Amino acid sequence: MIMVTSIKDTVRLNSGLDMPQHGFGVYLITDEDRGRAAIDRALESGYRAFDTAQFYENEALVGQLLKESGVPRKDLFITTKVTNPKQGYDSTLKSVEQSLKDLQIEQIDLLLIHWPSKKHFFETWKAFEKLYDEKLVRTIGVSNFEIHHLEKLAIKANIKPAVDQMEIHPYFTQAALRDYLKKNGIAAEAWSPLGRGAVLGDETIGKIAGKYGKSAAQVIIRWHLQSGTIVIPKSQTPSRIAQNANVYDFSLTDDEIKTIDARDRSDGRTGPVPDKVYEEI
Ligand SMILES: NC(=O)C1=CN([C@@H]2O[C@H](COP(=O)(O)OP(=O)(O)OC[C@H]3O[C@@H](n4cnc5c(N)ncnc54)[C@H](OP(=O)(O)O)[C@@H]3O)[C@@H](O)[C@H]2O)C=CC1
Ligand SMILES: O=C(O)C(=O)[C@@H](O)[C@H](O)C(=O)CO
Repeated sequence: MIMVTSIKDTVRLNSGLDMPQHGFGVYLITDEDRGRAAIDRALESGYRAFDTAQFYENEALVGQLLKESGVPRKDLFITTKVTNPKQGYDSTLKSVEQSLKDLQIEQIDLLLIHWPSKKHFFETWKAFEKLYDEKLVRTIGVSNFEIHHLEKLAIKANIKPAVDQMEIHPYFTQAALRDYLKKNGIAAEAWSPLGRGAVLGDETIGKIAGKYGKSAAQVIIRWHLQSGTIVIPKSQTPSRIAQNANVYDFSLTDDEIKTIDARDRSDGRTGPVPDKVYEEI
């Protein structure tokens, strides 16, 4: 069983960088007052890793709020993603320059290709390798890459992606992809780790939660952590943010992990299919 003891726990990436295993997702956090309340509560609750994206149109807000928080930059881990309309060699470089300005930082900790591109598949990665060589980003990775995308990337990549961020939760466990990533030394990171709320009413998970006096969200986050997955739950509700961070005073048994694994279902996906989301780009 994987030991997870604190929100400060990290995963060693294939680049040698240590990434917090439990971070905070900021999709849809765009209002300044609610955003400040959410990010302040996340920091108070121990979160130091933040997952944003050009597509979220909140890099400037997140950058500003993190700066105003007074938490030293060296203690934060900031991920952002290049959006598909900005993919391609020159356009990626330009867009990352803007992300750095918006986030008010000198270096991005983890830069991801948001979705696999049909048109600019290799060019975007070449730009990522240049950004890595120039130390403008500390680690490079991908998001929403399935096995066939990773195999294609390996043909021309000089640097292997450190992370693949994709939809994973109890109704969409992605066992085959996670197995492939493990064998290839790429860290798995779960987006929509709570299934965007869809898994929270699950009866089986509810029973496990009852046993520990925890919520379904806390049990699911614990399942991700004990499975070795990097996890970035999102909430704009301060009490839920604190609750989601409070998962280090109980441990699931191996049988409970297996029981949650078995909640996987064929129609469990809550987000877009990687090859269909941007048909033309
Ligand atoms: N790479 C990619 O393509 C993608 C990346 N992501 C990343 O992953 C992050 C998380 O995924 P996301 O899609 O936001 O979904 P999540 O699975 O994290 O679920 C978020 C939803 O669950 C609710 N929620 C959170 N905690 C609790 C709780 N304790 N009890 C009850 N409800 C709760 C939130 O409500 P409320 O906010 O109202 O509290 C919100 O509606 C994103 O913010 C983003 O950073 C997400 C999708 C795709
Ligand atoms: O949040 C993201 O990173 C996403 O890409 C998704 O939310 C996705 O684009 C989507 O579901 C939009 O409705």
